[in-house]
Amino acid sequence: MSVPEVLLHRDQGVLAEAAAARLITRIADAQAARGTASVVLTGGGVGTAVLAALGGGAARDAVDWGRLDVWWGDERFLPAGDPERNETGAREALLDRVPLDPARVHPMPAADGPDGADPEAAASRYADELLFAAHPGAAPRSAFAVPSFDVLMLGVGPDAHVASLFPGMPEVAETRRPAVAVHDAPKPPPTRISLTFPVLRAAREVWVLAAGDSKAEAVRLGLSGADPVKAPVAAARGRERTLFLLDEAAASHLPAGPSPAR
Ligand SMILES: O=C1O[C@H](COP(=O)(O)O)[C@@H](O)[C@H](O)[C@H]1O
Repeated sequence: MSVPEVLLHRDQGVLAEAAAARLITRIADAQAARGTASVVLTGGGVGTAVLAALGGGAARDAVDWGRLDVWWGDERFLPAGDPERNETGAREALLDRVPLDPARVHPMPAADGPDGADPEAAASRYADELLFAAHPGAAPRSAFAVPSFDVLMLGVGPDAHVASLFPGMPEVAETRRPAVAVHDAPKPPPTRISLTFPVLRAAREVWVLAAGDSKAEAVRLGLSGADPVKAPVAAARGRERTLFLLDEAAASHLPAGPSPAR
């Protein structure tokens, strides 16, 4: 597992632009190397700002959007189109503005989707979709297998949650299922679906995105060997690379280091 690297930016605006530029490069590199690329999106303020920066910039034309798979790390279990769904924000910021192949866009099921208001069934459906993408044609649930995502982005909450894996909740320690239903989440809405750590950590690159004072302590915990049950962000690591993309405020509890990239 990779050792995290910290990349500092002046404020959330610069951070979003820099992460968007980096994402374009990673997608283009992966497409050049393997023909396709895959990214996992996060909800939240910075994650959506990165997508908006990407969608609003001319560099977006450097990507072959038809050869990109888009997944989500977590979702609020609400009806399709609900403004609180992470999917809704991502579509508005970017996905509706670029020529993606709809078959390669993999939103987590909505609460009015094929499984109705059953988040366990919805999480299981998403697990099957991951398995199929990893091994097309395999029998569902024949093995724990997930795609090797190129970039997986994670926002972080002030409580140090990532995706919908919250401190002290059992989903943090889940190792058998790639996607789970989450009930009674401390941040609304209470019912969610989340990828679990074995999947998050299977990504080639994991990028933790954080801006603002309220995230500073969570970021410190994420980089200081904290217990992941108490601070899930501490387990956010990629196989090849882990980046903590921060603004100065989010980095304010870290030991002093080099000047930020501006
Ligand atoms: O609820 C969620 O929160 C986190 C962090 O969001 P932020 O607005 O505080 O940056 C996000 O990463 C996650 O995807 C989302 O469901």
